Amino acid sequence: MADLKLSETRDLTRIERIGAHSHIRGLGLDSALEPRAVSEGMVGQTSARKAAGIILQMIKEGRIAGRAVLIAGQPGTGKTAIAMGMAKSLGLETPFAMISASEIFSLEMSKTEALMQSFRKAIAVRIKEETEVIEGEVVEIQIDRPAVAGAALKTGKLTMKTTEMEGVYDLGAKMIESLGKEKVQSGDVIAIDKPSGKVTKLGRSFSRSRDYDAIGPQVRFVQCPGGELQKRKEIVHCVTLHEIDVINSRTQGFLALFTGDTGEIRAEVREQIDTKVAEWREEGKAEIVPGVLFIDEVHMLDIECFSFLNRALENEMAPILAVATNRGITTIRGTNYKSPHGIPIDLLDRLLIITTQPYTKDDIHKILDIRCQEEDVEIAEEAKALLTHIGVETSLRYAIHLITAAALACQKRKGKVVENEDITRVYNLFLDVKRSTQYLMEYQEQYMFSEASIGDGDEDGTSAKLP
Ligand SMILES: Nc1ncnc2c1ncn2[C@@H]1O[C@H](COP(=O)(O)OP(=O)(O)OP(=O)(O)O)[C@@H](O)[C@H]1O
Repeated sequence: MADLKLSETRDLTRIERIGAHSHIRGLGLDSALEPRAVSEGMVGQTSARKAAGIILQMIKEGRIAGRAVLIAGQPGTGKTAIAMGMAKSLGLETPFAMISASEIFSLEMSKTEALMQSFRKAIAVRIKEETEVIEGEVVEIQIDRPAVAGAALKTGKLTMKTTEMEGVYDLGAKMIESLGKEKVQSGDVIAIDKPSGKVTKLGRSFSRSRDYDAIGPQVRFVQCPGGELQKRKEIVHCVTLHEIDVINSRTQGFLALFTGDTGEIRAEVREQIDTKVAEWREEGKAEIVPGVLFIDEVHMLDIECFSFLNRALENEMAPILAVATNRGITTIRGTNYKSPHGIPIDLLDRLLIITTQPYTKDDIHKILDIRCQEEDVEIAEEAKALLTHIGVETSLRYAIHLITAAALACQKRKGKVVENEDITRVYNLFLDVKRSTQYLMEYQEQYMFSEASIGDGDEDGTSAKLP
């Protein structure tokens, strides 16, 4: 473990999803952390957004570890939306890991291992490295052909310049190959990492912009660099502890990050990594960036997981933990005890609680308006009012779901703008929870194993109570 393997895998952890929350671009707060009425896709829910903003500030300052927040509220009141808003407001360098509690119950690894991996996905390490680079515009590449083919290794010369100086470097076979692979030609601005010999093409020099007729649209023009050809540069890698764990724990290394097939990581590997990272911190080579771990539907965790969380929050490298639930007073999984939100009191006591409130008609109207824009659906004012009414009477989620369906109905009748008739059509095609329950009540004898009173054991919390 003398050298930990690191790699730039940032792209893997930040995949933007298009879906229920794609319209959320932040928390919609101003610089004084006051919520704007409608901003960054966020509507209403002002006190919860403001509270989330304060938490965000704590995270950005980066010195607080092991705090936890609970976002509690009725179904569809924007708990996940607020968490997404927090994620979007954090810079790219602060990790945000998001899981739904039920995801940790898998056959491949224990629940606590899955939780541990999620925790470590939410902690990043910024590692600073100084390296020598040669950076400049290529003036000429000259490759000496050996007299007899294959008789000797290729050699050559590379002439590079900055705005102030010019230098000639001898090329060995390896460098010739790297330059060839990158298709480097004179007029390109390149950087060569001296220790590894890695060649990076930065673009084409502006001075050559008129030389070529056949320059494709992808060509990036850059200025010829100034100053010395050879420079010391500070390079910052930002990786999560989980990525370091995976890369160091298996023979297939980082490929496991693509497949998600990471398996269990041995405790010794983690210990060694933690020791190494602590060493780097002492030497000033690395910094810890605690991020956010968001666990949605947290009531799905069981008592073992809750005690794990209690302990994990005490670690000095713990991220900020945000959890959300729509449950009231209910049984803690794995016990016969009831507790608020299905969370044990000792953990609950550590949480700062943010509550979300049901939406007003006006809020629902604005959210539906934003969703129509997001889904690129043109809708008549009257139809939007009808959809808002449906949202108030049923649920915001149901109304949001009807948007695309109504747009398809509109397309089918060759219309351009969604009208009342399209909304009515899809309203009759797709039932909401209330109507579906009514139907069940009417025809329950014809269903199998039907019992008149549905218990409180439903897992998504959306079922309406029967009379
Ligand atoms: N304040 C808001 N501004 C804009 N969109 C919102 C807002 N609140 C909720 N939404 C949108 O409404 C839908 C439902 O909200 P969300 O999924 O966040 O609810 P939830 O409280 O997490 O519900 P559940 O308890 O059922 O998980 C989502 O598409 C979400 O993006």
